[in-house]
Amino acid sequence: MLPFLRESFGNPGTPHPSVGGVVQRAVREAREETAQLVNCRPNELIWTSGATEANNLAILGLAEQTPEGRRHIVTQVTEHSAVLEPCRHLESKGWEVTYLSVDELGLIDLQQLENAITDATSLVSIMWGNNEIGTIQPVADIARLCAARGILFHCDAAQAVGKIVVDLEAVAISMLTFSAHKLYGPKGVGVLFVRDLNKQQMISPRQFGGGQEKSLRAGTLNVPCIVGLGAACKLAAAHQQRWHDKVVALRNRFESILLDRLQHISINGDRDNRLPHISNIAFYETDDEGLLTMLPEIVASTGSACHVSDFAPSHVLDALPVDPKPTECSLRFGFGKGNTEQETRSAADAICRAVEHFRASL
Ligand SMILES: Cc1ncc(COP(=O)(O)O)c(C=O)c1O
Repeated sequence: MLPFLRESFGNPGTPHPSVGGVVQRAVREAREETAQLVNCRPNELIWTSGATEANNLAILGLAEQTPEGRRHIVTQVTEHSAVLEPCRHLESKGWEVTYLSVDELGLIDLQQLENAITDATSLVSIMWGNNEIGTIQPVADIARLCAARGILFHCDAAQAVGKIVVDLEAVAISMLTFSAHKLYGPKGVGVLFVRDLNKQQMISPRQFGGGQEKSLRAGTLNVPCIVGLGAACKLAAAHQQRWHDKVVALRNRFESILLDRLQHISINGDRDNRLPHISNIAFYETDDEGLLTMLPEIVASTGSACHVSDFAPSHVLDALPVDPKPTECSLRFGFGKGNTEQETRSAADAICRAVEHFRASL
């Protein structure tokens, strides 16, 4: 990224070969690296400022050109707010939105999805893996079902890309979104994949101007961040499996220490079918906010880290049909390639002591 912050200030839109050329090449290369990670064509990608913008462009951009009789979307209750909020916005404009419920593991029911689809349905939007509990949805089955019914399928893969295999050749997703900062890239850049972008007009733009990104997302490109996203994708493509295995081993070690030492705890989400980096644990007979304040050395969270108010009760945990509800007593831990075994053990130890202390004080 540094050369594009320090020396190469050219605008990729400029026709001047020595000013624009180097920048154009860098953006082209980043597009190829990004496309390679998810196995799509470079010209199917639109740069955005992140997954929020990409989700909004996918959902609202599609809505803009959907005819009157097809104003129905199917999504799920545990989506990120970057999908739920555009859907709610459309509801306020007269659209109908079906929010599928999830089971105790956080999974949607395919039969329920099939039943929810009507002649008016234009879009199904279901995320790849949940950002709070990590549950991975059966995206290949959802894609097949949508294709068979002639309905577009949008998938928020912000938490999945770079962590597990996301292969757009293998899975017939119509639109997919992700963000650089979830795969060790810079914040403030992301991407929207639109299948066969050159052949069909699936979406309308949300912002208008200089015609960048095939006129679907006008504005001068954020070149340093785009270059950073490309580099992050290239590294992820090369090291994903190794990072995955390391992170899973650390997370499993962490969870086994907690499960061995503490009573009345449970792992939220689908333990066997989870994103590698997420561990969301209910510590019954404690309080999530209280525990967090007892653990200042640990960067954990009670809900979605992307929310402005971090202490908002989690709509994801609240949606799980389990008794007792884990909503007020759960913490979400994230693991990354830079974490160590030592950190994992000392974090688990500090958490055990905090939980025991909390319970003893009741
Ligand atoms: C599943 C999911 N979707 C969307 C977003 C929003 O992404 P961004 O911060 O790039 O706008 C996030 C952020 O954490 C996320 O986890």
